[in-house]
Amino acid sequence: MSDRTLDLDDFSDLIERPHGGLRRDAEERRARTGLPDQALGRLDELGEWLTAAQAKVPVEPLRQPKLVVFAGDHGVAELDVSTRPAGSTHALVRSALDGLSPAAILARRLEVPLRVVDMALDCDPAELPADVTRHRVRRSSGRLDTQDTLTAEEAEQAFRAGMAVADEEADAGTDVVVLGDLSVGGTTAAGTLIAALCGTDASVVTGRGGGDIDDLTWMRKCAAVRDGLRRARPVMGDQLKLLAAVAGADLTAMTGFLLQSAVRRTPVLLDGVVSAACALVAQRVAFRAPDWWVAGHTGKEPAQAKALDRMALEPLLDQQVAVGGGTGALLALPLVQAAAQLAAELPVSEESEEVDGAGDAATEEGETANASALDAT
Ligand SMILES: Cc1cc2ncn([C@H]3O[C@H](COP(=O)(O)O)[C@@H](O)[C@H]3O)c2cc1C
Ligand SMILES: O=C(O)c1cccnc1
Repeated sequence: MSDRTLDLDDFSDLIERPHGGLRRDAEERRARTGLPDQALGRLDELGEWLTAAQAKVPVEPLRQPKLVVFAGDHGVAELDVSTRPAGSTHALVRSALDGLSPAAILARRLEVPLRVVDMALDCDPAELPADVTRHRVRRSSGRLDTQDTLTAEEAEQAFRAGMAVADEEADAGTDVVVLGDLSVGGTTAAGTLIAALCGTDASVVTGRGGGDIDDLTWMRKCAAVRDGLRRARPVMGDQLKLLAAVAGADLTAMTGFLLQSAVRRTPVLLDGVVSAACALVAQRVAFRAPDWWVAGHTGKEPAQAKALDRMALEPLLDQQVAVGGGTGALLALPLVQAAAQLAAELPVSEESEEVDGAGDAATEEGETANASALDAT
């Protein structure tokens, strides 16, 4: 859709479900490992999901994960709703790229490359590290409580930038994306989107963000969400307008990224409340899109659980991490990789016909040229 005007309705046709027929082949292959049904717990479900996403039986092990982080400042941070000063996200970006942030340390350990995309940082672009992807649409997004965070043109530009990054990652062979945010004030924007789409109040979705904010700060944050909600509700039926009204450039780009990644069949691991909020907007655009995502962890923001619940996504871990940047999702990445590895490499018996109860293959002894997984142990 790149040359035409952006029509979000196109995504419902462009996004397929992961391949249902193949899922059956995957189950059949799984049965022939000889391991009892569900013996691998959620890894069984994840393995089937990855198989369906790749449309390959057996699935390929995940070799090219990428941590993609959208970064931007939020005007709402001027209201003192974060422990960090307004306009200071560039410092988080630097710390991530210097390998010092929690997410960067985990990414290094897991050998996952990091890509940071500047959507609306409040700093001189020349001061940014050279390896930042530059898609800045403005210097800091507007204050969501009193004004649109983006013009219609900026929203479209940000959304398309997110789509372009998704295309680049798919073309480069990235086989799973870990999606994070660096966004001082971003949990206020995320809470506003989630409250609007779930029809709840500010107080229900507002948490303590990327730091343990005090009660007065929490009340200011709640008031900002309440005011943002008044501005969001009238435009809820038009997701691009909704994003322009309250999301800011980084969250708008993340929404475009999620949808285009689903079009390109790239599985994505969601991180905290910010990626969950974007996923929820994306679900409104294309109801099949959440089939392409897995929730990495439960963080501390109450809005995150609401959003994931709406999408029927059950987080893999509950670590109560509240630093964003992809940290929680990276913790879950080894589970997803383990699922792929097991689904790809567990030996199977050659018997392939009529295995109609999972686990029955183990009892069809004798004609196994390859050792089944049970035999091998
Ligand atoms: C060490 C540390 C590193 C971080 N990197 C990102 N955030 C996180 O905090 C911000 C969102 O929270 P709020 O809406 O309250 O401003 C984002 O920059 C997010 O990535 C961090 C937080 C901490 C403590
Ligand atoms: O859940 C998140 O995405 C989150 C939480 C705290 C700080 N930054 C992000």
